[in-house]
Amino acid sequence: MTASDTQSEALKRRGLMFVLSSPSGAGKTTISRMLLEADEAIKLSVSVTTRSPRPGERDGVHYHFVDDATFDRMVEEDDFYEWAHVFGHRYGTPKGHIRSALKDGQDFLFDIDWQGTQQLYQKDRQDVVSVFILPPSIAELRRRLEARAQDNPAVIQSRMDRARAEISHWAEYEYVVINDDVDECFRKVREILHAERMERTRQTGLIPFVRELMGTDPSPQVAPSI
Ligand SMILES: Nc1ncnc2c1ncn2[C@@H]1O[C@H](COP(=O)(O)OP(=O)(O)OP(=O)(O)O)[C@@H](O)[C@H]1O
Ligand SMILES: Nc1nc2c(ncn2[C@@H]2O[C@H](COP(=O)(O)O)[C@@H](O)[C@H]2O)c(=O)[nH]1
Repeated sequence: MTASDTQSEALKRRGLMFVLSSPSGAGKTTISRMLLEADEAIKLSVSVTTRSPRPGERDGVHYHFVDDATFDRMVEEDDFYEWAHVFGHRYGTPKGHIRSALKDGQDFLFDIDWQGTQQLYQKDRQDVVSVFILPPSIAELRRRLEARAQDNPAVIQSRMDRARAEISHWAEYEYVVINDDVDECFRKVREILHAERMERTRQTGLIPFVRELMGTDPSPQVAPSI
C-alpha cells in the first residue's frame, strides 16, 4: 500500500443524516435545494406523502405522492424509517437502502419535521446532524408563505397557527440558523455540513492510519463507530 492509499483509507467515513427542520415557510426546502445543487456528495431522502403535489412538484423527485391506502400498507409492512402526521397529512421516510448506504459513506439530506427528527434520534443518534431554521420574524414567515403562492389561504392560516408550536422544538436541534438573508443562511448550513463530515467518530478509516503514525494502538475511547 502506498502512502496515498493509506491516506485515502484514512479519509473513509460513515455517511451522515443531515436533517433540516423549520416552521413551514421558513425556507428549509429552499436551503435543501441549494445544498443539493452545490454538493454532489449528499442525496435527498425523498419522502412519501399523502398530500397532493404543488405546482411544479414532481413525483419521485420532490416527494413520492401516494394515496391513504398505499401509506397504510407501507406502515403495515414496516417500510418507513420514520413517519408522522403533519398539517393534516401523513409524511414518511422510506427505508430503502439508507442504512447500507450510510455505511458506505453516502450522506443523506432530510427535510422533515421535529417528530421525524425525534424518531431518527432514537434509531441512529450517532449518524444524525440536526439543524433548525428560524424565520427572522413571524410577519416575514407569513409573507413568505403568501409569496410562495402554492397553498390556499386556509392552508396558509393553518400553517401559521402551527408556527409557534413548531418553533418550540428549536432547542431539540444541535444547530440553529436564522434564515434572514438566504445566501448567508445557506453558507452557514453548508459550513455545518463540511465540519460534521470531519467529525472524528465518523472517520472509520482513522484507526489504522493513526496506528501506523503512532506505531501503537490508539486508545480505545477514540475508536470511530463502524
Ligand atoms: N431568506 C429568504 N428571504 C426571502 N424569501 C425566502 C427566503 N428563504 C426562502 N424564501 C422563500 O420563502 C418561501 C418558503 O420557502 P420554502 O418553501 O423553502 O419553505 P419551507 O420551510 O420548506 O416550507 P414548507 O415546510 O411549507 O415546505 C419560498 O417562496 C422561498 O422562495
Ligand atoms: N416526519 C416527517 N416530516 C416530513 C417528511 N417530509 C416532509 N416533512 C415535513 O412536513 C412538513 C410539510 O411539508 P410540505 O412539503 O407539505 O410543506 C414540513 O415540515 C416537512 O419538513 C417526512 O418524511 N417525515
